[in-house]
Amino acid sequence: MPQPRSGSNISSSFRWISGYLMRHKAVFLPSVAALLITAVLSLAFPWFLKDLIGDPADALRKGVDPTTIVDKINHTLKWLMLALGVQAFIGFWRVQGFIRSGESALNDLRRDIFRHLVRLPLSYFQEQRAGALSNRVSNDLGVVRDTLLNTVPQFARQTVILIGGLVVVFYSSWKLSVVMLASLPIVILAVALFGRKVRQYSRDAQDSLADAGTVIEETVQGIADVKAFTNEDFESRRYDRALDRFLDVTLRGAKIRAAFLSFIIFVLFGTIAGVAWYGAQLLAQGQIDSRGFTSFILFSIFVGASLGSFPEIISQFQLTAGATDRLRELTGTAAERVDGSSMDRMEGAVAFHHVSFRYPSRPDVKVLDDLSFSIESGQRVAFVGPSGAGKSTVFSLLLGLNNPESGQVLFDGRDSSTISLESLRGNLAIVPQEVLLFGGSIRENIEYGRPGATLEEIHEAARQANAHDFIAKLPEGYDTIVGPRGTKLSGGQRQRLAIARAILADPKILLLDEATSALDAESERLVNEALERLMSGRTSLVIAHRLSTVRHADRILVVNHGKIVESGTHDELIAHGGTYKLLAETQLA
Ligand SMILES: Nc1ncnc2c1ncn2[C@@H]1O[C@H](COP(=O)(O)OP(=O)(O)OP(=O)(O)O)[C@@H](O)[C@H]1O
Repeated sequence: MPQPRSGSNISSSFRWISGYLMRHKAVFLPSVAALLITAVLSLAFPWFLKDLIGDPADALRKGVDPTTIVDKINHTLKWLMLALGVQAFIGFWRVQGFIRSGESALNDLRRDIFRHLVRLPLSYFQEQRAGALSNRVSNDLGVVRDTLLNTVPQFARQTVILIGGLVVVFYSSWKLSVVMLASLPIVILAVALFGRKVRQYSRDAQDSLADAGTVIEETVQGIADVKAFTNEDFESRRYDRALDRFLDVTLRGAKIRAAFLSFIIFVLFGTIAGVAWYGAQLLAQGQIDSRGFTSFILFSIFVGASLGSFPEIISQFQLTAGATDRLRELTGTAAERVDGSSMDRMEGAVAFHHVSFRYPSRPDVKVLDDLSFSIESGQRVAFVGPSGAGKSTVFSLLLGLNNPESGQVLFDGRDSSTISLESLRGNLAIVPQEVLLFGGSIRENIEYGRPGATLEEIHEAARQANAHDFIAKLPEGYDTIVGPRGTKLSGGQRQRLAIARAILADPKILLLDEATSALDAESERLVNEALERLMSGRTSLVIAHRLSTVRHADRILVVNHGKIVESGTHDELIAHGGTYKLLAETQLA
């Protein structure tokens, strides 16, 4: 897990978040004002309480008539109840206002992060563990949310109580105040000493909890494989280990946290006890009256409680600074390029011109090595080659998911880096080996090829893809929910949906990564027929795994170690007796 950068800075983190809050200032600023008012009003409680407790004692000592004292008590209670009522009323609006502006600001933040996330280059995702990124982002957003909705209001309230309380405390008796404040350096020292350790542990605990979350995510994503390999226990143990690590870090942190809290509580209450003892002496000597003494004790308790809450508040602020640092790092990572001119409809000619490429994560391996080929518009070309030869990498360069280290990828003779990614990808469609369907309906899944397509167009695409009949037979037809990742459909059905999606996209150039898994004869016939319709009239590049596909190709390019080693038709290459012949005999079904 990335740690917050050493320069993690609470104030810059809050400036960033306040930028989002200020978008909702019409609600946020009044809520802050209401918060400050309720914080000041919360001091009314000890204020009037001291009158209730202290005044009668002083009055009795001075021999005031009890009915006058009772009248005064009733009067004080009225004011106290009024202050509590106003505080409750404003508090009602304040809480709602804070939640409304805070959650709206958080939604803006979530939206911005997601928008940026989907625009990050593929390489960014390939460098992360599958679940780690989403877990990290949701954890960090959770911390920010906690802070905005709970810690910030608490901080404002406690600050007002601390300052207001101290003023009253000094006003009540400066002598007692000095005694009380003498304990302050000990508290500050303890906060400085323990605070850093506590923060480090809570950050580690958060990170290890996120790791445990990643295990859940990875397991759920690959649940079919987990079951197929009967690895339920293996995954449970993996999760157990992650939880054990979390508990271990948490418990180590808990020791320090517990010591810290006990120490603070002892010092705080010890101080109050000491001050009360000293105050009682001053009272006995007549140096202060009951009212002043009560006032001092009540406000000291408030000040003490408020002081005691600051270590937690500061540690939450530190966590937030770390979380926002990571979120800002993400939003600061360069997104995919948005330059290049648009190209509405390509002719469909594709070429690689001396292209070399390495994956940034494995700079020692040249995956494509001075690769050149050229495909005319409307041609059907099959790529064959051993596993790891670089075939899928060719596709990823065509899609602009990765960029060549040297050489050029050309569309209609134009360097792809001069074409905007949007129009580049708009002219291409891919039918992948593993079809990824979304949890929505069949209709939505086909529409994914061209968002906004009409129902009629979707039906037509499904017909062409030989999918309409099986869809129509489902009880809910096109509204059938396909289940997460399309698990409710057969392999052949999923492929036909992917074909329908590509037909709807109507690309000029088609990239087809043929499925390796065998289908039954009928399903295969339906898929092949659909593919024929899809490929006709388009430039088609096929990573081929079937003999029937290569036989129908205009040309076969044999890729090995990132180079084209042979090129020709099936018959020519068999006659040549080289790599292709070997592959055809061993790998093509
Ligand atoms: N994201 C990546 N990061 C680092 N290396 C990668 C990445 N993707 C692929 N490779 C490596 O690049 C090489 C070519 O992979 P590629 O997927 O293009 O091969 P392929 O010919 O499509 O293989 P297959 O037929 O098995 O799918 C392999 O050695 C692979 O390990």
